[in-house]
Amino acid sequence: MTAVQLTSSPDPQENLATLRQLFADLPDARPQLVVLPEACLCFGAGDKRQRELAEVAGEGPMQDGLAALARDFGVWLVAGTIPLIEQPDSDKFSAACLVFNPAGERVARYNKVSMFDVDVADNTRSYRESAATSPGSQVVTVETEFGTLGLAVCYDVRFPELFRALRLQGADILVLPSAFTQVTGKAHWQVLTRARAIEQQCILVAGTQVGEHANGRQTYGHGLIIDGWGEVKACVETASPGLATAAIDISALQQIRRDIPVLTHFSSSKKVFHEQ
Ligand SMILES: O=C(O)CNC(=O)[C@H](CS)NC(=O)CCC(=O)C(=O)O
Repeated sequence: MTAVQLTSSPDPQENLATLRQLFADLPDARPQLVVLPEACLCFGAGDKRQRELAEVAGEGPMQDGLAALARDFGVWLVAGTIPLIEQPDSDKFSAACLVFNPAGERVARYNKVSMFDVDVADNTRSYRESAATSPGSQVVTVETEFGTLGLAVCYDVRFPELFRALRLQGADILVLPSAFTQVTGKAHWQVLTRARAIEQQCILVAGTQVGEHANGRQTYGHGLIIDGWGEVKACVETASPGLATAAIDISALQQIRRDIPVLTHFSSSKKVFHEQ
């Protein structure tokens, strides 16, 4: 498994070229899961630019470029997020996380649910994601030959309810394309990602944005892979593009889930909460 860290620019073709260079260092093992960051092909250009670049599902140079990467390198690609529109004249776009199989076929789409309408004490100060993005409302899992993926994006990590829904829907590996702010990341990133892995007894793989972007935004990085026991198995420690890779034994999840049967206990405790 591989988490990819980027300092994405506003130019999709430039970012695709960077990805192609980084992928030369992917581990040889196949199947291989590769998770890109949020806004992987266009970051820091503003909402208007993102809307201009936005593609209708199934066609366009960003989707073609991502499909080609999956196919050329023979990997399962969780393609961070890109802006997708429902119709050519739509006002708002979805922050869509697409999953491509090693043949380059698109097998799933998750639209980011949790909108980052948040004030942060950094140089941006006020993030209003919902101004240009329409939120999704579906819980999306994807079956692969190495386990079931559960899809979530960045700010979603603060909502454990979504992750419980993913686990109940069969997730083994939580994938989390992200672009955490430097300020909130420093304080919360590792605790939140480890907590989601521990409480859902799933592996978690998070691709990340890092460094300073075209609009001066600063992202936290620390792309990482966490096992189902909550241990960080790999993390990009540098504030530059790179890969975090780890070979993780999925079968270890079964033992953890048998030993600490939180889902079984959840079904009985849930009844109590509802009666209150
Ligand atoms: O805007 C773009 O181009 C790409 N999208 C993002 O960067 C998103 C929405 S602004 N960022 C987050 O969700 C940060 C969450 C976060 O930092 C936290 O929960 O603390």
